[in-house]
Amino acid sequence: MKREDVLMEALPYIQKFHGKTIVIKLGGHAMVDQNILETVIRDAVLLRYVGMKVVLVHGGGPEITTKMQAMGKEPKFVGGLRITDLETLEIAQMVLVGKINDGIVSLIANCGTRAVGISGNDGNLLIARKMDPQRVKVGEVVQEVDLGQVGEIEEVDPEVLHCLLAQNYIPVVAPIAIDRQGRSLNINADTAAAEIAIALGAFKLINLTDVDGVMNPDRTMVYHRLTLPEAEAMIGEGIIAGGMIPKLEGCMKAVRNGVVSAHVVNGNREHNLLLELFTDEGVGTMLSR
Ligand SMILES: Nc1ncnc2c1ncn2[C@@H]1O[C@H](COP(=O)(O)OP(=O)(O)O)[C@@H](O)[C@H]1O
Ligand SMILES: CC(=O)N[C@@H](CCC(=O)OP(=O)(O)O)C(=O)O
Repeated sequence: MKREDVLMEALPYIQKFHGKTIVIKLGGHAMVDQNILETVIRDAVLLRYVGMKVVLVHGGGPEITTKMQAMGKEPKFVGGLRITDLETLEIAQMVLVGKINDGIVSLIANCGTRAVGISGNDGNLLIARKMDPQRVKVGEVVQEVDLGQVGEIEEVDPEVLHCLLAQNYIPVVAPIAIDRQGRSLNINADTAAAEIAIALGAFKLINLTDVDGVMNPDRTMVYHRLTLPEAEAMIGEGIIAGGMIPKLEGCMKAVRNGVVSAHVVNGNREHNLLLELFTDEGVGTMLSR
C-alpha cells in the first residue's frame, strides 16, 4: 500500500473518533519491553493530538509477582485474581502506584504532553468492597476461597477524570480502590478499566496485552470479531483461562453498558494500537453487540 493510501484509510476513523473518549488498558505483560512501551505511549499521545480523550489504566501483575517472589511469597491466583493478604496489598501498592504509574507519567512527559497519575483512591474514583469468597473446584470438590484484600467495584465517580480531561491532561490510573471505611483494595486492572470506560461513557475500551487477541483453545487462531453471545459461550466452554477471564468479562460488561466496542490487542507489537483503531481490518479481537 502507498503511504498516502495509509493516511486516506485512517482519515474517516480520525474524523469518527474526534472528541470521543477512549480507555486504554496497558497490561503488565504488554509493558515488559521498555522500547515497545515507549512506542505505545507515543501512540497514545498521538491519539490525544488527533482529538481523542485518552485515559490510561495500567496493570503490573508480572512485576508484583516478581516482588512477591523476591520476598519469599508464593503468588496464587483464582480466576485470574491474585490472592492478596495485607503484605501483598502493600507490595501491589508500591509496584502499581509508586513505580509503574509514575514511570508512565514520566514517559508521557517525555513525549511533550502532560499526564497526571492517580489511583482509584484519588477523588473516590473507584469505590469497592472486599470481594466475597470465590467458589473454586479442586478435583471434584468445590471449595470457597477468600481472596483477601481484593475489591469488587461498587461505584465509580469519574469526576476527577472529567476535570483532568477538561484541562487536557492524560489521566493515568493505577488499579487500587478505596472502600467505604477508607481502606485500600487490590483491583484487577482489566476490571478497573472496564468500569472506568462505562462510567465515562467511553466510545472504546482497548486492552493491550501479550497475545494477538482472544484465541482458540490450541492458540492457533485469533477471533477478529466477537459478539456478546459468542464471548459468553467461550467463557462457558472454558476456552478462556487465567488473565483472559477478567479481560473478556470486563470487555463484555463494557459493551453491555454502552461502550461501543471493546478490543483485545497485542501491545508487544509496535503500533498495534494505531493499526487496531485506524485500519479497516484491525489487528486484534473486537467485541461489540
Ligand atoms: N482463549 C485465550 N486467548 C488468548 N489468551 C488467553 C486465552 N485464555 C487464556 N489466555 C491467557 O491470557 C493471557 C493474558 O492475560 P494476562 O496474563 O492477565 O495479561 P495482562 O498482564 O496483559 O493483563 C495470555 O498471555 C494467555 O496466556
Ligand atoms: C486483584 C488482582 O488480581 N489485581 C492485580 C492488579 C494488577 C493487574 O491487574 O495487572 P495486569 O493487568 O498486568 O494483570 C494483581 O495483583 O496482579
